[in-house]
Amino acid sequence: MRASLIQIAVNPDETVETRRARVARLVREERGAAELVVLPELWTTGAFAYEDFVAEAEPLKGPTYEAMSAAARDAEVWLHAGSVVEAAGGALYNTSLVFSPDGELAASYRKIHRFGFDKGEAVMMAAGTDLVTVGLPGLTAGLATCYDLRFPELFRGLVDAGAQLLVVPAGWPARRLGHWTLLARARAVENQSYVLACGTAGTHAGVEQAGHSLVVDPWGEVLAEAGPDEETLRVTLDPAKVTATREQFPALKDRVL
Ligand SMILES: O=C(O)CCC(=O)C(=O)O
Repeated sequence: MRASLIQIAVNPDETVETRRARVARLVREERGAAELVVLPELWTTGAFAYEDFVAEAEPLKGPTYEAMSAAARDAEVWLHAGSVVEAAGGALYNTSLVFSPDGELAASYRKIHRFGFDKGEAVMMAAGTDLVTVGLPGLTAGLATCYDLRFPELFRGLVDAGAQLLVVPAGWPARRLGHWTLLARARAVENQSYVLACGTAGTHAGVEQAGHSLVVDPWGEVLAEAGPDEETLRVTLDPAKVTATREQFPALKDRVL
């Protein structure tokens, strides 16, 4: 399966509407080049633009849903459209959306671990409760978002639910870049799964973003890594590599707890 990760630059000099249209064009450009396209966390507002969360919140089927559904259909790709600030039942959620190539919503995932300790997302957003997997061509994907990367038990749950590919949209800060690459590789190695970790570039709300989106194979090798700026990574994922890794080095079978 060919996959493209589009590392979007999120800067305050671009409006959300302009960025939404620009990202939809970037997705359409992957037509014929990929079966799966992945976008980062909260690329509309920026993951740290807390002051914009209420104003930019959308119902699940809001403007980002509509634009990304149409882009997936036009590009004929599975689209992990990153996440949006979802308004539902009087609460906000950091919700990821996955579309099938006919533009239908195949899965949505509300981020379980909210970032910010006693401020920002951690206090403004409600936590998701459900682990989510989705069947893609040849591989089952498990969904996680940004700060979730620090919680290995979530990923074990996804593997138990059948995941072979872990998709992690993020808005990870540059000052913790070392943790980002280390944790992405660790999640791949310990779960013998592909990891597609797609972050943002640019600087918003005064927080420089790490960029450095990366794709890690089930043996922990980095297949592709972006630089700090906006960039599209293109890789080919082989489902047989997951099976072979798990058969030849069956550590997952030795779990005791
Ligand atoms: O865990 C981190 O260092 C960054 C997490 C984060 O930025 C987020 O979840 O939005």
